[in-house]
Amino acid sequence: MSRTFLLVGATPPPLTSRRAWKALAEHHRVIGALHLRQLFADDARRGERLNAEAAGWYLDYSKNRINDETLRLLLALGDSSGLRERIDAMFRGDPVNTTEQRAALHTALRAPAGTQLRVAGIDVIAEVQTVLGRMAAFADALRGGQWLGYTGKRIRNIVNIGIGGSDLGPAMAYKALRHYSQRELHFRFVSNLDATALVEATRGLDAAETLFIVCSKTFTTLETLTNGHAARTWCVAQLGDERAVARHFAAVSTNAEGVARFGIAPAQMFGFWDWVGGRYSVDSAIGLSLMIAIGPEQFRAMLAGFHAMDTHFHSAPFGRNLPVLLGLLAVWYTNFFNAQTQAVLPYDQYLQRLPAYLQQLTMESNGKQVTLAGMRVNYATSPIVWGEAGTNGQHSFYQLLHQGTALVPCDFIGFCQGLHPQALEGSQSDDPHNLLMANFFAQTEALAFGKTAAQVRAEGTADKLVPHRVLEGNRPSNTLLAQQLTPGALGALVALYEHSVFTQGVIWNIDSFDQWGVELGKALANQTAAELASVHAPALEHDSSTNTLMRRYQRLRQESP
Ligand SMILES: O=P(O)(O)OC[C@H]1O[C@](O)(CO)[C@@H](O)[C@@H]1O
Repeated sequence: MSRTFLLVGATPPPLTSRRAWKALAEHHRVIGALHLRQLFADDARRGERLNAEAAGWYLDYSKNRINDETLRLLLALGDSSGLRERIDAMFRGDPVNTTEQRAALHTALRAPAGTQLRVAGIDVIAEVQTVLGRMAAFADALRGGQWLGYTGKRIRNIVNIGIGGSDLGPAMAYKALRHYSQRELHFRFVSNLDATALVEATRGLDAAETLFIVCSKTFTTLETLTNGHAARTWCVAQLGDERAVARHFAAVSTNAEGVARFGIAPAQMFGFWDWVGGRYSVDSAIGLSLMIAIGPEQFRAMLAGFHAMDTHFHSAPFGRNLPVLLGLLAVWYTNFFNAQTQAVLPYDQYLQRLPAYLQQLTMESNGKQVTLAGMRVNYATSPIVWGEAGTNGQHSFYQLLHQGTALVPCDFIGFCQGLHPQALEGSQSDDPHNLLMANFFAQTEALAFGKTAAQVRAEGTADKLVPHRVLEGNRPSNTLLAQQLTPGALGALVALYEHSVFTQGVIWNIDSFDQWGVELGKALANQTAAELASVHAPALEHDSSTNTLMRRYQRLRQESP
């Protein structure tokens, strides 16, 4: 198949007209009527067969509403979508982000030093390694106390300022790898435009001991520039000298001019490239605050985990390929079961921000309504992703997962070894991790198999309560299990989801690497901000709702509360 053919998206034929799609629709009528109890009863070895392993992660996908035929058809759908060619094109650095004519080369960010990838004549891996080297030197200087603030004090606080991928990536990974962090350094993350975010993040901090890292791919993002300038003002006000900025600010961006205009010297700027999407950037210089926290060695261990999953995705047969399997299953539920959402349930407190991170990764990538060729799709695209760290979710929304009317496919993520194996004094268990994981396994079992009316009755339940206590089961889930939450395991996990999202995007024939949908809101906000700032109330020319709301806002702003 020719390269242009694939990139312009002229082929393959429309998704819903393909043989594999129609066969899946037909097949769904059969499989949709079957219960997981039946599927397990029919195949005693199902749980031993329907699994795959890569980069330290074990995926059990046996508790899905599928059989071997489903898999065969889903794999055929992948083939008919040119999945193999599209994966190769992405790894090669072809402009797979067609609407922006850019490569999506996040895989180059974690390719081992010394490997070669030339894109438009440039050795991209050598460039990546140069930046990693500069980041490591800066991180070491901060960790070792050689980098001093303007007044000669050691830096103790790092405040990361960024939003979207320039915040969620480092914030999620910092929390995930807190166990490996240098404890003498304190990290805070500021993203929201609400002044409260920066005020609270800097409360009690001594500017002389604080470093701000302003992260923005474009260095034009309103939130980040507003917070960055406010931080600059706060810093200069405390230290009494503009020259302090040089010791208390660093920037991560692709926009050297914007960084210079802000007043950050090139020596404190860490670059990356337009072929790194914001939501795919945690392993670029955007991860600088994370590297300062865990150190360059652990950061490189995380990159090695990413790379191990990349290699698997690039080379493993699709039937044993974790990201491909996860992606195809997401398509199965989204398009054939009309499941609109997907829950991500990490049973590890350190992964508390993973659902938020995966929301951006998935929904900003695949929340699209036209194909690569610009035609309106006639099928659903991205699921709505949400979730919570276990067991908190169990005491909140799991009721709906078990007995609600919506079908919510779930990803359960857990570890065989906790990072704190010692029981706290007074704990009822020798190893609290066992209790956590008992819940983890129990939930996937309860979702799949439920509890029949006969079982409920056999417990002596009064007849009128029986329907309330029945759990119909047949609720699908994936289980992802690794030995321990290490930097490598985190890297592999993030890469797994990145590639699963890409797989889904290929099937849906959409551009997973642009985000035009967020632009209109930004443009309107700029216009509205000018109107709100005007002393003389201008004639408002919005719709009648927005006009009324804005007038009310302006009136109440001037009255004392
Ligand atoms: O890093 P930047 O350029 O400030 O952008 C921040 C975020 O804004 C978006 O462009 C839109 O939400 C994201 O894709 C990106 O992660």
